[in-house]
Amino acid sequence: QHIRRIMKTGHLEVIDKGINDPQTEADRVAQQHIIGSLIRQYPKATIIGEEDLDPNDISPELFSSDSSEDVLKLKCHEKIHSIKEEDVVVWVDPLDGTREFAQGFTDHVTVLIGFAFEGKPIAGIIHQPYYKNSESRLGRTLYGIVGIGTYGFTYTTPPNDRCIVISTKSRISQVITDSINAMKPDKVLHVGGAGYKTVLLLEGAADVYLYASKGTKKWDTCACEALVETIGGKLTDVFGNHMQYHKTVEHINEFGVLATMQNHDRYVSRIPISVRNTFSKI
Ligand SMILES: Nc1ncnc2c1ncn2[C@@H]1O[C@H](COP(=O)(O)O)[C@@H](OP(=O)(O)O)[C@H]1O
Ligand SMILES: [Mg+2]
Repeated sequence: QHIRRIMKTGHLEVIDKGINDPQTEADRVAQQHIIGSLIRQYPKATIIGEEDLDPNDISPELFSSDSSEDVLKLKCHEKIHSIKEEDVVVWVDPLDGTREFAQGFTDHVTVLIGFAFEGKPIAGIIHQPYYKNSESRLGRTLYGIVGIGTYGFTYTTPPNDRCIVISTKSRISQVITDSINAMKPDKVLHVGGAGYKTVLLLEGAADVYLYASKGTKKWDTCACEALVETIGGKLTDVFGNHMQYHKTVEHINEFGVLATMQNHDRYVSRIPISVRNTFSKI
């Protein structure tokens, strides 16, 4: 609701955090709303957000203590129940696809909240504030808990012999193009944001999410990995290794992103040596 409200004002107040890495007023307000509200309810959890903001410096109207009846009704198994609040790490991307948002591609915008325990994603939320772009409905929320299920969308297995690759819209380079071509794609889609790429994978509109470059961060991938893995897919780096989500981990994903719903190893093996060699890893 804050993202849509700020977009409507037409004053995005964009700041450059680095090359190709903008931050808008909507990123700032959405993060304060999410983290401020979570910290109040779960003070012992570790909560890490993309934007460098003081969570204590929040105006009271940004707090929310609402909870979802539907989520509270879900039956969790003992392993999840026994997790202590202080052992949970929450990775928050208040507005994924910021560049596309600032350019008016609002379909590409998502809000990502990933929950990790012992370094692994255990639950994830991907919210699309502009889903179907209706004025009356405030988007849609896809969420999942590993070992329990996914909600808010329906996954249908795509044809096994099809290869639609989805990759970055704003950060195309020779290495990105070479790696995509190596997947032998029938079609290539370029969209913004890790969240939106994952949504297209979850809906069966794409088969391989590939970004063969460092640059995404743990808040881009934690929620995405939780949802993908809950329905039997995989989200790893381009070498096929899982990212870690401990509170002390490096924020950056050094070795790119490769996510699929099926045939993951096949796609890992197609990454060419020339692309592998661009990463500082043997
Ligand atoms: N080289 C880079 N520098 C900064 N951020 C990068 C990056 N490569 C990827 N990202 C981040 O990864 C997310 C997905 O990128 P892309 O759309 O290009 O696939 C974006 O998240 P945000 O939009 O939340 O900043 C983007 O910032
Ligand atoms: Mg992001």
